[in-house]
Amino acid sequence: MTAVPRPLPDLRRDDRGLPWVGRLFDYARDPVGLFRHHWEHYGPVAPWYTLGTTSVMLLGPDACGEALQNRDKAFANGPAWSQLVGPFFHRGLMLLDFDEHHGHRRIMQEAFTRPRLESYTRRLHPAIEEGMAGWATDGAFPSYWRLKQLTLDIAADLFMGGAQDTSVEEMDRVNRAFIACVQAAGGVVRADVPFTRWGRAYRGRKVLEAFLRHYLPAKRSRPSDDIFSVLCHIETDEGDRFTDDDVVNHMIFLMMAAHDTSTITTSTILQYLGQYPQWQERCRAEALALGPEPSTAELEGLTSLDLVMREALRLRAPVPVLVRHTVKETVVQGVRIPAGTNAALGLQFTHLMDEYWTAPETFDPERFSPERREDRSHRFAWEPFGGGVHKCIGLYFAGLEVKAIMHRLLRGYRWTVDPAYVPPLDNHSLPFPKDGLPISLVASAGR
Ligand code: HEM
Repeated sequence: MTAVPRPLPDLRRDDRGLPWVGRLFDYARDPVGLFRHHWEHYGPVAPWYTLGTTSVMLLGPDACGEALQNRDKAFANGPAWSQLVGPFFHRGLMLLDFDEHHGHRRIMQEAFTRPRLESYTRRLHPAIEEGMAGWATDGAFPSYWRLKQLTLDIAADLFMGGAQDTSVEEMDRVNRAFIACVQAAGGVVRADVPFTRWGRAYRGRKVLEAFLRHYLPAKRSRPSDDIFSVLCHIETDEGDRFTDDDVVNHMIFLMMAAHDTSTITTSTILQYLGQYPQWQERCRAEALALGPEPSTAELEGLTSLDLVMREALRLRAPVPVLVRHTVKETVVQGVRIPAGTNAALGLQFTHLMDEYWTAPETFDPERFSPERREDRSHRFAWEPFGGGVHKCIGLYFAGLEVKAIMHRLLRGYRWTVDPAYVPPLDNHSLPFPKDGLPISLVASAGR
């Protein structure tokens, strides 16, 4: 006999928050605290009120896992993410659904095969070396902002293949346009209004489209090993390829997906290695054992750095919440969710649950070691890259980029961070340290 699904619990008056915005400001202040409160009061499928509607929070690995697996195809990405990130990432892979998503994902998979990853790795090293060349090491080093610039520089080379016709000033304008699109998610005014985050993002999207369309004919005519050119030329065994519009839409989304996430991960690693010098030394010893431009396989073999990266992704998931929208009624953990409901999947909350992790707030990379494997406490206990059909297509690339940056930093520099330092996070869109995550960075002797 199957149990009759329960209705969504009623939202208590105290939990409604402010008119229309609901508890959005509480989320911005302390997302995990808000999610924990709802978990304790309502369980894994909790109501919450925000931006004028009652949505659900899916909390814990069982509820998140059900939505990610999406067996009855009730959860859609496009209508959920486009409400949050706005129209600026129009028709990016993450915003497509069902058969259309499947078709595009099969083509894009060709851009992330092993031989492609190896050729991206070869391009990564000189781009990183050039990006770090001007790093001054006197005084407090705002690591987050420097890494953000570095990952933008890397993207200009690896994604664009350089932009030969574009002046430095114009490239600056493109970078600003791109950042405006990324920051739109946190906008309260959700329309094309001047001087608002959304207003800037509308103009930003136009700048990016014009920029990419300018280079498209050249990319189509001459294959090269940057991602822009790769997207122009890949096809499936059945001969399916991307149209010009697809290439532009996917490029804008890919650069966004690759940029802030890798920056957040690398800066989190810098913070913890600065606070835990024994781990910094352990990672440095492995980096020094390799040459200056390690291969894909050698980067993958940096085992201590790999443990640290996993722990950084657990403690500060660059995408702390995923969103979905139900296109039909469904049941999660025995609770009925009506069609037309927005859902927030609390990945970061799961990463900090006592039920699945020992001392979850503590930096302890060994929890991922073969002897402990705490991430196996539940299939969906550790999901910084999501799961199911939308699982991050760039996760191996991300690992290589982060490790290649860290490899060079560990060989060339030493740094410290006050053990008591806690970064003040801005949680309006992806979580970033508002103070730029200052570290004391010094160049190693003889680098
Ligand atoms: C540490 C870095 C990264 C993290 C934490 C991360 C996280 C995620 C997550 C959680 C999703 C799932 C979204 C959902 O289910 O709604 C996702 C999707 C995606 N990511 Fe990443 N990402 C990272 C780096 C990258 C990089 C470097 C690229 C590209 C080079 C990339 C490209 C994508 C794409 C295209 C999707 C959409 C996949 C689909 O819908 O089929 N990501 N990412």
